[in-house]
This record gives sequence, structure tokens and C-alpha cells, in this order.
Amino acid sequence: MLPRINFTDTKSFQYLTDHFIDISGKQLKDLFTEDPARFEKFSVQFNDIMLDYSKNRITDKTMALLIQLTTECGLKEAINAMFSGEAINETEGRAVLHTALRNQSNLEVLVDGKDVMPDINEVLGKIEKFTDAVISGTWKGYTGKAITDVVNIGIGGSDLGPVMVTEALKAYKNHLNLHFVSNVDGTHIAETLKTINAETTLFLIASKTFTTQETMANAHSARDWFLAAGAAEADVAKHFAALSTNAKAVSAFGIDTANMFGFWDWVGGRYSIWSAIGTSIALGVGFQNFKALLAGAHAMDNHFKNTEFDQNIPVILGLLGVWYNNFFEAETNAILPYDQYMHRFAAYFQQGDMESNGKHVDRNGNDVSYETGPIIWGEPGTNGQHAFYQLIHQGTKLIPCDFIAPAQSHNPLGEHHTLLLSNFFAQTEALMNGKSLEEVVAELKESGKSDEEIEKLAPFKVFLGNRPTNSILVKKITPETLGSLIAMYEHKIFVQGIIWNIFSFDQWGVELGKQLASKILPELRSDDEVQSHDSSTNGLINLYKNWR
Ligand SMILES: O=P(O)(O)OC[C@H]1O[C@](O)(CO)[C@@H](O)[C@@H]1O
Repeated sequence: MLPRINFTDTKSFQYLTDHFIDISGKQLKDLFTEDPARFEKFSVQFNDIMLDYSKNRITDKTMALLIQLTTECGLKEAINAMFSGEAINETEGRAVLHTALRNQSNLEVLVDGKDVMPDINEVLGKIEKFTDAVISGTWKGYTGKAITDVVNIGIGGSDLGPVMVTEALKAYKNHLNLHFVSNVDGTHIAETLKTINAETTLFLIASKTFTTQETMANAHSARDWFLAAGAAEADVAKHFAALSTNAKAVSAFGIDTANMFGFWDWVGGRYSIWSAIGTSIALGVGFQNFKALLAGAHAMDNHFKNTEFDQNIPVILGLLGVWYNNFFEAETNAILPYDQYMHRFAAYFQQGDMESNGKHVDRNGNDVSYETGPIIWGEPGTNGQHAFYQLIHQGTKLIPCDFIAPAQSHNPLGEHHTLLLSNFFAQTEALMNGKSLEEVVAELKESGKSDEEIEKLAPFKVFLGNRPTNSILVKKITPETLGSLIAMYEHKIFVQGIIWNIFSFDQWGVELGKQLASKILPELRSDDEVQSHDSSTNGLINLYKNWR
């Protein structure tokens, strides 16, 4: 069982509340002047990943108090409980063991007294054989041709991870064309089907439960299209595979369970890229690269499990997030990768973080009296700079940002990467230092502006600065490094869930909308006027019926 400690009742919370009053009046740039060793002190390197968190509104005391908070909240015990397979997803009565899926040490991991590693290794072996056969072309379609296109049909955790990783690792891609269909909007599947040939297409139906409305609707449409293209029922086996925990529903759909790659209920949907849900990744970049992704994540797991908290990257990131969320009252957290390949990284962690920690009930079943999960958002730099950075620099909201960049590009084209990285370094410096009125006035004078013009313009050109950032500089986006980065954020989310005393591994909040949609569906199927809802919902439904 996880501890049940209201973190606002801890001593460290009280100390942090007092300490916040000191810190909130301090300027980051002054902290750097006062302590030239800040970078050495507030940075951690792990393999090819460097976390520089020195541009945060913290001192030694802040970090010491935040670490004390972890002790009072039982973080160490919670980490051990997760890794050892305790049923810490208490509202669903399940263990949380995505870490076992990437347990390259192969040491046993027990769930209800049973070692799960043999089953994991068996599925991995099956994925390797299958993906090798498809990539090499020995797996043939119903007319004897090799597969050229793979369509992953899934949503949420059965889509976002594979999309994000296959994009992030595009430099490692083989000849297979990957497509991802998630939205129940028929446009998504229709547009995809226009680009592929039934004879050479493999569909992966990715769904943990194999009951998700969107995925089932898309899977049925794909199957109908496949049969309409001239294939027979018996050909389905060569073109459809399932990634799921639900063998019964897979069979009922008509997919041979020989083509099913299984996983288990102790794998949460948004933590499932490491499972059979990663099959599209293994197809796109090869099984060895998929294994390397797992190895990178495993290395981060060991770092998280075994490193003292003051040097522990996910713990540090988690605590900084708590500091801004609960003391500075920052509502959002931007993830800004300076790497075009990572353009879906923030979207991936929108689900990872917000579905995990978007909770207002604590582990005792009581409403929390403090803020929990932040809003996660972001786009790759430098595009974001020309879109929303204005607000980060000069707006009224405090937005802690994670800047991520690789030192080496997969596409070292002319000066592009140097230009990109000059922006990466400049942005965090600008956010920290800002630009004072005196500096603005001096600059305008130098540019030849009159005193009158300067007086008018100057206020708009001031940057208050003091805006916190983390810089995550990696050597290169390789499968290993990407695996480590993903695991790093997963564990950061875990740390925060423990501090906030919430359950991070259920997602009851997605149920109500689903329930109501299934009630409304039959109403939409009939032509009768609807009167069973509030006037707004009735009005909209009836107008829709008139217009359709
Ligand atoms: O893999 P499944 O069972 O189709 O579920 C898809 C997604 O739906 C959710 O349950 C809710 O949106 C996610 O947690 C999950 O990733």
C-alpha cells in the first residue's frame, strides 16, 4: 500500500512555505552572481543526458527542504513498492510494472508470487520474429507480395507513444511506411486508406482492452475495406495482428491469436510503449533499435531506483515541478524540444502527465486542498519561439519550461544545427536575465532614438526575466537516449503523484464522457426529436439532426 500523507501537513511543507517568501523576492541572475558554482551544484549528468537545473528559482536550502519532503511523504518506500510489483494502482487493484517490460537485467519480478519475466521475454521473442519477417519481406500478403505499409490503429496510449517514438527515431527508419489512425472521425481512416494497397498492408489493431470505441470502429472499417479490395476472410490472418491483453475479444474480432502480441493488466495504457504496443516501433526502426529503447529506459529505471535523491534526475524534476505548482502557483509546464524529430514529445506527455496526475481526490478519498497535476504543453523550438514564446517572456503567467536539445544532429546540414542550438542557449538565458529598463533605454539611445521616442517605447521592450527553465542537453537522440528521456519523465510523474498523495495509475476521469456518448448514440441513430437533456444539449442535438 502507498503511504497516505497529506503533504501540506508535513514539516517540510511549512518550512518551504516560509522559505518561499525569501525566494520569491530573489532574482535568478543575482543568485548566479552570488554563487558562481551554481551550474556545478545544480546539474546532473547521467550517461549522455545532462540536466542543468541551475536556472531555477532555488537555493541549496530549497533543494534540501524539497528532499526532506520526499522523506516525509515516503517516496523511497513508494519507489520500492512500484518496482517490486505491489498493487500500487489501488483503485484498480493492479501492480504497476512497465519497468518490468524493459528489465534488461532479467532479474525476476514477482506479481502475486509469479515471476513475470519469462512471459515478457516470450512476447519480445515473438515480436522479434514477426517484425524481422515483415521487414525482411519473408512475411507475405495474400497475393504473395511483401508488406510495404503498416497501419497502427489505436488511440491514447495505444497510439501516442508509437507515433511519438517513430517520429523521434525517424533517422533510424527502414523502408516500411508507417501510418497511425486514432480518431473515430472517419476522415482519419479514409485518408489513410486512400494511400495504401490492401495486398501489401499490415494492420496492427492496438488496444489494451480491445473494446475502445474509436479503435474498434476503425478496425472494422479497415477490415471491411480489406475484404472489399478482393481479399477473402482467410486472408485476414496475413494482414491483421492484434496488440492487446484481451485474447477473447481479439478472437471475436476474427484475428487469429497466433497473430496476437499480448501484455498484461499491470501495464497502464499510457505506459505501454514498452509492451507489445511498441510493435509498430519495432517494425519501423527494427527490433534491435526497439531493444535499445528498452535498454535506455532500463538504465533510467536503475538510476531512479538506486541514486540518492539529490542526484536523482526524475526526483529533482518532480520536486521542481512541485515547487512551482504549489508555491509559485504555476499552472502549466512547457516541454520544448529543440529537435524536429521530437515534435510529438509534448503531446505524448500530455497524456502521460495529465491522465496520471489530473486528480482532485487524494489517496484517502478526500478532496485535495492544493493543486495537483499541471497542464503540459509545448511545441518544438524554434517554431514555438515565433508563436507563443511572447507570453512566456512577457506575459503575466509563470511558465516553467523544459528545454531539450541534442548536441549532435542526425542531419548536420550546413549551419542549421548551430543556428538551432544558438536559440536553445539564448532562450533560457533571456528568460532568466530579462532586460531591464536601463538596458532598454541605453539600447534605444544607441540606435539614435529621441528622448521622447524612448520614453514612449521603453516600457514595452522591458523583459522582467526571472523565468525558470531546465535545460536537458543530450549528446544525440538515439534509441537509448530517447528511452532514458521517456522513462525520466514517467518517473517524474510518479514522484509528483506520491508527493500530492494521489493515485497516478488510474484514469476514471475519462469514463463519464464515454458513458454519456453511449447514451446519446442511440438518440442520434433515430430521427425523433430529443428532449431528454438540458436545453443546450437538446438544442444542439436537434439542430444537428436538422442539418445532417
Ligand atoms: O488501449 P485501449 O484499451 O484501447 O485504451 C486506449 C486509451 O484509452 C484510455 O483508457 C482512456 O483514454 C487510455 O488510458 C488508453 O491509453
